[in-house]
Amino acid sequence: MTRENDTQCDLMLFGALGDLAQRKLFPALYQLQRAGLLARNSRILALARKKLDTQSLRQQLRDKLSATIPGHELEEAVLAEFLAKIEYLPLDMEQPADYEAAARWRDENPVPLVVYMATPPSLYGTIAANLRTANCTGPSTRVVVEKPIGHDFASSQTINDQLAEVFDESQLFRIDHYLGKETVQNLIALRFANNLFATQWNQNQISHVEITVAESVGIEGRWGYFDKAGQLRDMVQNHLLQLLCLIAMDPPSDLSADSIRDEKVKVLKALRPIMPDMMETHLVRGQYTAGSSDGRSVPGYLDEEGADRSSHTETFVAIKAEISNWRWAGVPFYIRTGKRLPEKLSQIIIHFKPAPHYIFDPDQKHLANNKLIIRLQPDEGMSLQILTKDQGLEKGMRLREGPLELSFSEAFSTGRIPDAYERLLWEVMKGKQYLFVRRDEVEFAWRWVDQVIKAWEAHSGPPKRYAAGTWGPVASIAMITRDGRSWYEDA
Ligand SMILES: NC(=O)C1=CN([C@@H]2O[C@H](COP(=O)(O)OP(=O)(O)OC[C@H]3O[C@@H](n4cnc5c(N)ncnc54)[C@H](OP(=O)(O)O)[C@@H]3O)[C@@H](O)[C@H]2O)C=CC1
Ligand SMILES: O=C1O[C@H](COP(=O)(O)O)[C@@H](O)[C@H](O)[C@H]1O
Repeated sequence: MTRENDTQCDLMLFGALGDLAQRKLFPALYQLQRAGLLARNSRILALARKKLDTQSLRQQLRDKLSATIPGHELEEAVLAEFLAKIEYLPLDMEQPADYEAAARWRDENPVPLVVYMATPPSLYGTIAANLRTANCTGPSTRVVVEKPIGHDFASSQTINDQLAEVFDESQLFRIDHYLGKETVQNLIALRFANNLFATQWNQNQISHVEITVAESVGIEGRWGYFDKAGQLRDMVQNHLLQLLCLIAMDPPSDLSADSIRDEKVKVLKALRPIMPDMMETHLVRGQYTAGSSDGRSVPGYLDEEGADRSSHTETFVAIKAEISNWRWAGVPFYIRTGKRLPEKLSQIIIHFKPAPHYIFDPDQKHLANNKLIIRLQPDEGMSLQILTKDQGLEKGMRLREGPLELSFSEAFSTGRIPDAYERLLWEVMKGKQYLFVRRDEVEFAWRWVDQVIKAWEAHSGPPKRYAAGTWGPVASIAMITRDGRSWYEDA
């Protein structure tokens, strides 16, 4: 059933023919239509440079959605109703005059407007200014911008300033699509709905934390973008630091956007800078060479389409991050992310300290300490690794490791888990900002990342090589082994 009053709005989608819009946004909007969450009279204006008419775009989308949405989710009546909402307008986003037609479209239906900028970030300010000149904006306008906001602190400030000239912070929805993932939101539920963990969640009980976001894909034809960014800017500055914040933040006083964001910002401000003399112990950069992925041979990074063979851009990064506050003093957060790793896997592992006094067989002391494994994707779920008594008379008081397991798909019959973009688009339509990133979060994350980059540019050599299909350079194993620990790879 459509909740008309909640979500009545029109959507202007800039960059409608681009990769993100085609691969993620239109499918997400279709799913919202299918779930009855798009208001009956809401409309979508698709904007991009190419000369195309509305019928051609609708046909193109029909073909694409039919090919990509699973058969049992593809409903002809829903698809027809969805496509009927969409109109196409060719425009050059840098030409103010091109916005007049958009303004006419807008005038036909005075409901709140959502503007989604699925474009290069360098265009955000221009689009905002041109929309204002064309009288397309107002207090009820909400603006969604994609990551990355800039490529460093200074450029993110420029973009944020340009947006702030036209829109209030309460109108800006900065996307980090990891915040829209079901299991990422579950971190908030896990931590703040369960008293069980509240007293355990600090340096008294936790020895270290691991955050792994592994991708099996390479750069997927995005050399032009990726080589200027690298894995640190593309993944750590946003997704991994957001995950780290959700694990490390203090309890917010309520679920409002600002309460949550205030706590996340405190964590970002407390991140210990990685100084040049810490390069050897706290940072590993890698770049993949030829190898295999999903059973087939794949080229190395420097042989990807469009590659500059002298590039030193990292496709893998591992960092030992530290948070300078009472809760986390002495607890390293080992984070790693890379392309062309053996599988797509995102997980967080909370390693608890051993029991303070050990009374069991000394030869079993090596058995693992408690671990909370949070699987973000795929196979979303959690597992608490505990020690129990081994069964059987002859076993005496022998211990054995075992999981308390919660697989979301097995435990909850909720059907499909919505894609992150479905949830985020739905939250924008409702005007709820808590899953979006505030300006100061972006900027403090950049300050820390800038500092890491400055240190490595001055003091570290080229990235270390790793073969596609492996878990990154051996140096990343050495980084954690040096501390007497190892990466948890029991996927
Ligand atoms: N693709 C992804 O998976 C992800 C993307 N992002 C971010 O989303 C944004 C969009 O990315 P993506 O879709 O991959 O980029 P693409 O380059 O595929 O798409 C950009 C779109 O913007 C249009 N465009 C660019 N300049 C102009 C202009 N002057 N006038 C009119 N149209 C213009 C392009 O049109 P034309 O085809 O004519 O050039 C195209 O439709 C970027 O900020 C990216 O960093 C974030 C996370 C993931
Ligand atoms: O933002 C990005 O994320 C994707 C990984 O997202 P996931 O949801 O598939 O885990 C990454 O491949 C891309 O390089 C980056 O820009």
